[in-house]
Amino acid sequence: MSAKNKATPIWVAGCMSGTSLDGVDVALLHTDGETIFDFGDSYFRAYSKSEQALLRSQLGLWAASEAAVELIETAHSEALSQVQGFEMVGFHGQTFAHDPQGLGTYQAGDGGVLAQITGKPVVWDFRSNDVKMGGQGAPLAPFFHHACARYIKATEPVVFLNLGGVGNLTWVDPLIENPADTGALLAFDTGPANAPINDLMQTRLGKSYDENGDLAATGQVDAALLGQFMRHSYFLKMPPKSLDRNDFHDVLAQVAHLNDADAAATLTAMAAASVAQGMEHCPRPPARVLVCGGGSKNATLMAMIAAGVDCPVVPIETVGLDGDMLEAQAFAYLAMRVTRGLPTSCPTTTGVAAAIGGGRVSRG
Ligand SMILES: Nc1ncnc2c1ncn2[C@@H]1O[C@H](COP(=O)(O)OP(=O)(O)OP(=O)(O)O)[C@@H](O)[C@H]1O
Ligand SMILES: CC(=O)N[C@H]1[C@@H]2OC[C@@H](O2)[C@@H](O)[C@@H]1O[C@H](C)C(=O)O
Repeated sequence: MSAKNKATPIWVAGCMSGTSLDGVDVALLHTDGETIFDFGDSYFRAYSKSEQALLRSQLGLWAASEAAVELIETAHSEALSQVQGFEMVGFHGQTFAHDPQGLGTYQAGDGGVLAQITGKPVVWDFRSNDVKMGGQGAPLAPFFHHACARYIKATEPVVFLNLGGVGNLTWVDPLIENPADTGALLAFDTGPANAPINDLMQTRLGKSYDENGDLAATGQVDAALLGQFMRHSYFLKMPPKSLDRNDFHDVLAQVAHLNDADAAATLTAMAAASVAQGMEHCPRPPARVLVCGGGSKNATLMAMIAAGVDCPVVPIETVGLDGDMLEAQAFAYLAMRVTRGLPTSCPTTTGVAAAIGGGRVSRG
């Protein structure tokens, strides 16, 4: 990247409330928007069961209720109050609906309100400009993944695999200095990851998720259903491509006749098979797959993914990064890029015609 437009690194607090609806992650990052200089404190503010139910009731809506928006803003300000020493905030908000080729993309929560509460500049609304310019608006973490690959001094292509509610994969060539340059990145959503498993656990057992994949480990995968799932048109699309949390919601109906363990095993196998299929798009084989997001703690899912991929699949902690906070850190990094007018997406990450930035800045 050009040396002529250098900036002084600052501490930025990135906030993410992801599609699994488990809570708000806040993480501090010391960055100039190009290089990661240091990682700082982080905090997780969980949503209570009733808060989760409120958020769940808003999925698919293009205008969330006042109560839901207030919950998102309050939860974020509570989370931010637990970390100190930041000069700016990157606020993703809560995605309730995502239809980039149709109605657009909707992240609830007003950055202006958070700016008032924190007294700091808040960068927010990261996705809508990309969608407006013809992109998918997601995934946006890939530019940060590129910075992470350089931070860990990777010398060979590497894949970052996020297993959140939805799965997303970024292939990075760390030897290309500028993430927006041709050949540096390829990124896309792989398919459903934890969302259907969580929904199954919630509706059948009143639990938030399948701890460690223990239930799935005791079940049998329904091979016919898995085969049917992999014939979904999403898997025929070439990347970049992105998903709404509930795009694959019908898989729950498909496993309705299976017992709990077989249903969990089959949904877990679907998540793993989507990753294996996604890996076929890698421009060159990566040296390894670094897994982040809560799904990295699901041993059954991790084993199924490893069985379907030709290179080592390891938790991102193996290289010293924090898989629980990577997305929050990503929005700290992207916030800094926004304030510097640097791009946050490019044709190979969101399908936008040319590398562009986005985001809005609200001042406290
Ligand atoms: N110990 C565990 N065992 C199994 N699964 C787990 C465990 N811990 C977390 N998870 C899963 O990971 C999910 C949280 O993942 P994460 O925080 O990465 O998602 P997110 O950021 O909300 O989603 P997205 O990346 O799609 O926005 C939980 O809802 C659960 O499904
Ligand atoms: C529209 C939206 O919020 N998408 C999320 C979701 O969660 C995972 C996957 O789907 C990814 O595309 C994205 O989040 C990450 C942080 C991203 O933009 O990189």
